[in-house]
Amino acid sequence: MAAEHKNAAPESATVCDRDSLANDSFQDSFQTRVFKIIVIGDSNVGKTCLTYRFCEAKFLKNPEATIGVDFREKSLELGGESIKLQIWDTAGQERFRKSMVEHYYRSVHAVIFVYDVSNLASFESLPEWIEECRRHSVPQNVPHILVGNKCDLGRGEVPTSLAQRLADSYNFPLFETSAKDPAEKEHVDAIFLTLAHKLKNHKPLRLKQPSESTATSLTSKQEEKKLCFC
Ligand SMILES: Nc1nc2c(ncn2[C@@H]2O[C@H](COP(=O)(O)OP(=O)(O)OP(=O)(O)O)[C@@H](O)[C@H]2O)c(=O)[nH]1
Repeated sequence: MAAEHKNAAPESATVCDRDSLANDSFQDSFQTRVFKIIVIGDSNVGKTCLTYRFCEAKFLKNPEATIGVDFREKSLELGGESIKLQIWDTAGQERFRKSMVEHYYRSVHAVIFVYDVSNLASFESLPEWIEECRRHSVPQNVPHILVGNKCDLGRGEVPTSLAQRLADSYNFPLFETSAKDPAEKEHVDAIFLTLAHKLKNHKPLRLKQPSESTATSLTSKQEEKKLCFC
């Protein structure tokens, strides 16, 4: 991704475990709920460009390979409630992600798997990404979706019927889109809004605000400092 956005820490700082929030209904009533969404898939499939298209409404020209993770946030008003999506754009290259993998999956609220419709290998990798997610004990009720990106290049390598079969076999919704094509902007938005609606109807599963920090929590900045990104 573009250098100026690289590894910027999210403004909502404290990552908290789900169970400690279960009885926090009084504070829930006046706080913005924050949902962590991770974007996973092979290198070069367009994870950075998709998240940038949603958060900044632009196509990011000349992205650099993501190292570790890049954070972006988007606040939404849904049915009279403000929620915040904290999007973790993860590195596709093994050497840039290996020390971060545990952190990607910790307390995640939704997972987006991305492949490139013009690159069959990126589609064939999906079962491995899904398996990695399962190995990290992401609960079954966490929403997962499949996104075929780069539709502006044609779907020759990965026809919709093939992608739909895979999506059905996992019971994941499938979206095909393009981060590059401005005409697809609303479609990209729809992917994230679909998730936002699902998450909103979920009981909190949220990240705490800094003022609520607990002994067991770890801020993303602290987390970052402890990590080697390559
Ligand atoms: N034609 C086309 N190119 C795209 C699209 N989305 C991204 N790209 C290009 O694909 C390349 C990789 O994009 P990134 O968004 O950096 O891919 P990534 O999956 O984040 O890659 P890693 O950070 O290495 O994991 C760049 O050259 C982008 O310009 C798209 O929708 N259509």
